[in-house]
Amino acid sequence: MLSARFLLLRLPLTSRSLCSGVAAKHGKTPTMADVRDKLREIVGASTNWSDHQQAMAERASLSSMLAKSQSNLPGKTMKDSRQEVHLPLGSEPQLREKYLTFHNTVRFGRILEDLDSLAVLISYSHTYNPALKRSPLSIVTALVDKIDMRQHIIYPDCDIKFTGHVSWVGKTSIEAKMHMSQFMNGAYAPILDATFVMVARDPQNKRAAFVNPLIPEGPEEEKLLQEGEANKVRRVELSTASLLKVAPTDEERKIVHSLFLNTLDTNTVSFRSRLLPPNSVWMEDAKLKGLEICHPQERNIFNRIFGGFLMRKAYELGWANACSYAGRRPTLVAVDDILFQKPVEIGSLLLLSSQVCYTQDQYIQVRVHSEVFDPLTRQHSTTNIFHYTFASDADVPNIVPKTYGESMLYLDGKRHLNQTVHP
Ligand SMILES: CCCCCCCCCC(=O)SCCNC(=O)CCNC(=O)[C@H](O)C(C)(C)COP(=O)(O)OP(=O)(O)OC[C@H]1O[C@@H](n2cnc3c(N)ncnc32)[C@H](O)[C@@H]1OP(=O)(O)O
Repeated sequence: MLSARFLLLRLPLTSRSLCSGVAAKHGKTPTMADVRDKLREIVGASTNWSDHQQAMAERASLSSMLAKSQSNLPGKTMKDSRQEVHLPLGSEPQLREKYLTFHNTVRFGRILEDLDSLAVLISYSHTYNPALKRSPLSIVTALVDKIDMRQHIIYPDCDIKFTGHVSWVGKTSIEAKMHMSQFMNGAYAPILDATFVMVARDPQNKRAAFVNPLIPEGPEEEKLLQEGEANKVRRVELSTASLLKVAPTDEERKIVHSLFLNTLDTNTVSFRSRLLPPNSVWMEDAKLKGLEICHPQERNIFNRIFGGFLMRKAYELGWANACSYAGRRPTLVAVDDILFQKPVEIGSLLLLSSQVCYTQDQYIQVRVHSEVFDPLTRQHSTTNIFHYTFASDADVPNIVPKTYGESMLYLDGKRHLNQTVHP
C-alpha cells in the first residue's frame, strides 16, 4: 500500500496553474479520433464486427493494385507524410477521463496507442496514391525502436500535440519519427520523441509490399535519412548479437560469474547451495503475469489485435511489476525495441509475463513477453517482446539471477538499460 504522505509527494503540481487558458485554438487540426476514422476510411475497415469478413474479401481484391517494384512508385518527400494531431485534454474534460490515472497523471498506455495510430497514418500518407479510392497496403507495426522521455510527468488537463513524418524507407519498411509536446505556461514543451518501424504488406497481410522511395529535401532531411540508414544497420547488428543466438561477451561472462560467486554459500562449498546477498531479490520473485482475452472491440483496421492495445496492456503490467518491486510509484524513462513478431488474432488467449530483469541504482529494467495460447492444441507462440525502463525516486534492491537463462535475461536487460539511460 502506498502511504498518503508518499502519494502527496508524488502528485504532480496542480497543472491547472501551468496550463491555464489552455483552450488552445486548434481550428481544424485533426484529433486522435479523426486519425482513427481516417485510417478506417483509407483501408475500408468494417465498423461492425459482423461485417468484417465482407470487408476483408473486398480488400483481397485490391491485390492487383500493388506495385510490382519500388521503382514503379513515385518518390515522396518528408512533407508528404507530415502530420499534426491534437489531443485536447485541456479543453475536453470528457476525453480526459479516458487518459486519467488515479494519481492525476496521463495513462502512458493510452499515449502508446495514439503513437501507434499516428505512425500508421504517417505511413499511409507517405504511400498515398490519389488514383486509388482505398489503399491496397496493410501497414503494420513491426518495431517500436525507441521512445525517449524528455519530461516524466504528463499533465491530464493540458492539451497535447503530436507531430511526425516518415524519416527513412527501405523497400517495404518505413521509419516514422514522432514528437509529442504539451501546452504549458503559454507554449508547447517537448514530452517525448518516438521512432517506429512500420512494414507494408499485401491487402491480406500475407507478403511484403513495396513502398514509395523517399526524397530528402535539404541538409536536415539528408541527415535524418542517414540516421535512418544507421538505425537499420544498428538493428541488424543488435539482432545478430542477440543472446538468444550468440554467447555473451567476455566482460558479460565475468559479470555472470561474479553474480554466481556472490550467491554461493561459503560454508557448504557446494555449487547447489545458493544464498541471496543482502538488499537483493531473486529474479524468480520479480515476475507479474496477466491474461487478456482478445475481444473484437480491440481489433485494428485489419481485424487483428491493435498493436497499441498490446503495448498498453504490456506497459501497465510492466509498470505494476516495477511499482511492486520498488515499493513506490516509478516513472517511465524509456521504451525501446518493442518487437511485433506475429499478429494476434481476435479470440486469442494472450498470456503476458513481465519480469524485472536488471536493476541499477534507481533504475528498473522490465521485460514483458507475450504469447498466444491455443487451448485446443495446447501450443504457445510468442507474439511480442516489450522493454521498458523505469526510474524510482530512491535506489532499488539488486535483482539476482539464479539460472543460466535468467543470467541471459539479466545481461539483455543491462544492454537495454545502457542503451536507454547511458547511450
Ligand atoms: C480501429 C482503429 C485502430 C487504428 C490503428 C491501426 C493500427 C494498425 C497497426 C497495428 O495495429 S499492426 C498490429 C501489430 N503488429 C503486428 O501484428 C505485426 C506482427 N508481425 C508481423 O506480421 C511480421 O513480423 C512483420 C510483417 C512485421 C515482418 O514479417 P517478416 O519478418 O516476414 O518480414 P520480411 O522478412 O518479409 O521483411 C519485410 C520488411 O520488414 C522489415 N522488418 C521485419 N522485421 C523487422 C524488425 N523487427 N525491425 C525492423 N524492420 C523489420 C524488413 O527489413 C523488411 O523491410 P525492407 O523490405 O524495407 O528491407
